[in-house]
Amino acid sequence: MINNLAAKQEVSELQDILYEKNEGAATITINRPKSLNAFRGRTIRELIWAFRDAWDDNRIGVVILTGAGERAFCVGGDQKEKGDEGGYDDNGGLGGGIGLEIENLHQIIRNIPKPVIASVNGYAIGGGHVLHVVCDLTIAADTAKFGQSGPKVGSYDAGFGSAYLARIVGEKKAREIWYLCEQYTAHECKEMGLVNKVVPASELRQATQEWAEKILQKSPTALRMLKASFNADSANIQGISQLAMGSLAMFYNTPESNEGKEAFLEKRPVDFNKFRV
Ligand SMILES: CC(C)(COP(=O)(O)OP(=O)(O)OC[C@H]1O[C@@H](n2cnc3c(N)ncnc32)[C@H](O)[C@@H]1OP(=O)(O)O)[C@@H](O)C(=O)NCCC(=O)NCCSC(=O)CCC(=O)c1ccccc1C(=O)O
Repeated sequence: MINNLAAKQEVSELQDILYEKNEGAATITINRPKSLNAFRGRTIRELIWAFRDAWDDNRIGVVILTGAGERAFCVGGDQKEKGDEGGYDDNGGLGGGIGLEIENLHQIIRNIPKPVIASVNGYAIGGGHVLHVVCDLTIAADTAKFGQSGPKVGSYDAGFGSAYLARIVGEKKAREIWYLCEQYTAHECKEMGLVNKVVPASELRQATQEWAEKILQKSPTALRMLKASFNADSANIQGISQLAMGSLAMFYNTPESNEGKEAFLEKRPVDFNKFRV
C-alpha cells in the first residue's frame, strides 16, 4: 500500500488540507475554498497522508472529511491545473496516469478500518461527489448540492464513481446522474439513500460531531469487521477502477476531452457534436 514515511516527507508542510485530531476523531478538511475545494495532485497526496496517519493512530476511531468555507465540500479535479496532454500533472502522483492518485485515495477511504463520515457543507460535484460516495456515511447541510459533471467537461470516473454509486442508488438513478449531469438537493439525495442525514447548514458541524461521538462509544473491533464485510461485497470494483482510470489517462489526451475542459475554462457552451461520428 502506501509508504507513509515517504509520503510525509513529500507533504511535510500541508498546503491544501487542514488536519486535526480531537478526542478520538480526526477531521480532514479540503482547504482550497477559492477553487471551491477542487483538488490537484498535491491535494490528493496530502489527503492520502492524512488518512494514513489516522489509520496508524490507535487513538483515532472515526474520521471526518469535509470542505473549507461555506460553498463547497469538493468540486472534483481542478480544471485550471489540467494540462493539454493528459491530466493533472504537477510533478508527482501519477496513479492511473492521470496525474492524480485518486484510485489510492478511494482505496484508503474504503480500507481504513474506521468509519469515515463525509460532512458535506456545499457543492459535492464530479470527483468531489465520488469522494462522499466512497465514504461510509454522509451528513449534509440542507444547502448542499450533489452531482456528477464529467461528461460535460470531458471526464468520467467509471470505477467507484459509477459502479459503486449504482449499488447505492440503483442502476437507473446512477445512469441518470451520470448521463444528465444535473444537480440534486441534499433532501433528494437522502430519498435516494445517497445521504444518511440532512441538517440545517448551521448545525452541520455539531451533527457530525454527535455522530462521531456515537461511533466512538462502539466496539472498534466490531466496527472494523463490519466495515471489512460491507467492503467485501463491492471489492471487485477495484479492478474496474484500475481499468477506468487507465482509460481516462488515454481519454485525457484527446481533442474530445480537451473540448470539455476548454469550454468550462472559457465559460462557453461545449460542442461535442463534432465527435459524434
Ligand atoms: C461547481 C459548480 C457547479 C459551481 O457553479 P457556480 O456556483 O456557478 O460557481 P462558478 O462560478 O462556476 O465557480 C466559482 C469558481 O470556482 C471555479 N471552479 C469551479 N469548479 C472548478 C473546478 N473543478 N476546477 C477549477 N476551478 C473550478 C470556477 O472556475 C470559478 O472561478 P472563477 O475564477 O470565478 O472563474 C461549477 O463551478 C462546476 O460545474 N464546476 C466544474 C466541476 C467539474 O467539472 N469538476 C470536475 C469534473 S470531472 C468528473 O466529474 C469525473 C471525473 C472524476 O470524477 C475524476 C476522476 C479521477 C480524477 C479526477 C476526476 C475529476 O473530478 O476531475
